[in-house]
Amino acid sequence: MVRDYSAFLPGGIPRRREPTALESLGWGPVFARQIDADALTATPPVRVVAVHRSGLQVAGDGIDETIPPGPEATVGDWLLLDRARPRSSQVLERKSLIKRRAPGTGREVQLIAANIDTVFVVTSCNTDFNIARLERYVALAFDADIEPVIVLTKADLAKDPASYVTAAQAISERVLVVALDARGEEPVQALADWCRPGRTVAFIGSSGVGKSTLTNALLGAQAIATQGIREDDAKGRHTTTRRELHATPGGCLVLDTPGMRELQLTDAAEGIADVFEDIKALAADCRFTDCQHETEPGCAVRTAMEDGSLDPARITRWRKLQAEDAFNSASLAERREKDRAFGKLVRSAMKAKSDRTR
Ligand SMILES: Nc1nc2c(ncn2[C@@H]2O[C@H](COP(=O)(O)OP(=O)(O)OP(=O)(O)O)[C@@H](O)[C@H]2O)c(=O)[nH]1
Ligand SMILES: [Zn+2]
Repeated sequence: MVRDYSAFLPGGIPRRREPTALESLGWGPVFARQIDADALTATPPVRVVAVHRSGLQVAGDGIDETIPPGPEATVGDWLLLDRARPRSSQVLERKSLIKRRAPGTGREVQLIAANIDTVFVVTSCNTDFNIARLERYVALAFDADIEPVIVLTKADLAKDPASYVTAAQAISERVLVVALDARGEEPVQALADWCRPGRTVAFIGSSGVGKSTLTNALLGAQAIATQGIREDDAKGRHTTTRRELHATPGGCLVLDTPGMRELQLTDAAEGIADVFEDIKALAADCRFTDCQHETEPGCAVRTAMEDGSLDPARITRWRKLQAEDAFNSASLAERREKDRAFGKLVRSAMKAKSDRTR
């Protein structure tokens, strides 16, 4: 058989066409499928590239403007821009959505970012490394329908970076782990598989693990612009206040949002189940289908713990994560119920009023 290797020779690869303005912003078939040609002209698609207090900064084909807050949208969202009534612009169905429990006691759900393809879960090869936190972030990514990749920074400072990689790899078979020095050129090479043109990536992790360093590494020369927007908070610390998408020289979009630092799970049961699918697989062999893996006879999970094939600490972390999620989600459900009841009350009061005035 004669093989044609010409595509592998210099000049043999057909030049890919340049991406369109929308493709450069991450546009693709998932979104195109949602609209017809008429809608495309009447209400051009725009991506929310930044969220400011004054509104949403949107970009599209020849469009770059700020529209007033109104659409239930977050950074990364695609809108069909209604020029006459920008507040009523339609939000296109998302590929993925990161949400969290809002800080404070209200337990509202806050939209953090939409249409992210890969989330880099960042921690360092030092005391920041915490399996429970990594599991939480991975669960969050799974639940949001985003591919997580664990990035271990400060490998250059660690005596034994490989031990961190091994520990991180044990979280889930479905997650790749990369250890690197976030400074310099290394991230561009090490993360190239995920940072492809038209893809959107984000970094998540605690303060000081190197998220800004990684972002700047990917952005290259444009990094200066992002560094300028650091402000002092009330306590005099430097905090990241930006919340926007930046394009890398290679055409990948990088999201930078302070909301990605600490995330409480809410409504993330499926994501948790995905991370702990090893436990689920074991539980399928328990004698009782509703086994709590505590004192029940014929418990396969306990057997695995006893013979050393399952780390008991992993079970504890799984339970804690489930409890946290259940607590946050239950409150949310109660809240929705209350809202419904209140809406009903208002409607019946209005009806009573209109009946009286008739
Ligand atoms: N030696 C070494 N230093 C690193 C590495 N990654 C980050 N640093 C340093 O760690 C410090 C914190 O890094 P940042 O990138 O600001 O961390 P961050 O995650 O963005 O922090 P916040 O903005 O507070 O969330 C900086 O001084 C970096 O230069 C690394 O891989 N190796
Ligand atoms: Zn059991």
